[in-house]
Amino acid sequence: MSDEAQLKALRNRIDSIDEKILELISERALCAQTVAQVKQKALPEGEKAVFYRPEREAWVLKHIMELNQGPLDNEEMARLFREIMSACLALEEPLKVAYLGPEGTFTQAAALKHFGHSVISVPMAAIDEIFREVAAGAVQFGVVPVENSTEGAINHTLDSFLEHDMVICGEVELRIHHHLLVGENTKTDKISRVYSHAQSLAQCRKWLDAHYPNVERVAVASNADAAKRVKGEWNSAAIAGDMACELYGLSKIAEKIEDRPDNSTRFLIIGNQKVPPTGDDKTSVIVSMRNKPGALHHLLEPFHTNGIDLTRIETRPSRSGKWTYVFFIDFIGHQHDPLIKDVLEKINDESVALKVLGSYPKAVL
Ligand SMILES: O=C(O)C(=O)C[C@]1(C(=O)O)C=C[C@@H](O)C=C1
Repeated sequence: MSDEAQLKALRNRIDSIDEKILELISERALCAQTVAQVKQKALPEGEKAVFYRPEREAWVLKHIMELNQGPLDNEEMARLFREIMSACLALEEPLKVAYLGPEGTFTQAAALKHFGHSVISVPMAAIDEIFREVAAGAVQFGVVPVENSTEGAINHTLDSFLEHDMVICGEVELRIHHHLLVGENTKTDKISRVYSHAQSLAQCRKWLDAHYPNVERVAVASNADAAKRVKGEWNSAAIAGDMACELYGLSKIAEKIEDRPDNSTRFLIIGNQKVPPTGDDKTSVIVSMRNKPGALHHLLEPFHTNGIDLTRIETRPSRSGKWTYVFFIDFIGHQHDPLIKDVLEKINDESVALKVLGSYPKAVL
């Protein structure tokens, strides 16, 4: 067979596979629509069903990854199914998700990675506004950054948890790659100013010291905001990611300039919905302790004696008294697991206050 004939035969095969995929995706979407009807039917008149089910989504994605035999890798395959589920959920109920804007931020990328592209993503100007928007019911969920592997905790987010009653329903981790971006009119040999979010400037500190030691570093509200600013200026550059670069039509003069190649940010999904156990969960709590010797030791002891994995502990001023602190603790397990229930009871006895922020599936993607 000639190369041309072989190509034609292969394309015919791809066409018929696509037709089958189309049929199967449509069948799946119809199923999801029926699931929505069943969920609604089970409830009394006037009560609204919960369509988004993070525990089920985590299971579906993991199941696909277990079954996958290649040649596409697990992450790639799960991403495709992530989008199919996102579209199916949008048929049941279009979700509105608030994120730290403007468009093109890493938080938007995290929202789309977690929920897929069929959600309506709504940009907010500040972290606190995301909490307020969710609390007011204007959106069902919010996405907020909580920690970066290079720079540590995002204190605005932690402090917002002290002020709002919010449930954590999920987490998402994003590899953060920063680029040095310029606009069409930028004179690249005359750059005298670099805009970015303070966290991103910090994540690229060594690179900037080595390549642009005398350039002014200007912290702005977000990386996307930085990208927007350089468009109209001839002597400035921005540090931002791929989404902002594309959205604002900039070009990269240096790629992946973050000081640590494994630079990642963890984001939390906040809402009002408690998530049932999946068998592979995390729980986040806030604990405030009496200011006495050994307080932290007493707090951590039940985790140690029960062999529970702590994944993070962060301290913040409590805001209710000078030199008093609260601890943000993340650990493996679900608040409904009998062992975790026991531990939480012990901690409750030892502490001034214990607030469970939520149990949620560990990030799959
Ligand atoms: O299983 C459900 O409850 C569904 O609504 C179906 C489905 C899916 O497409 O697989 C869609 C949305 C939910 O968040 C979880 C799963």
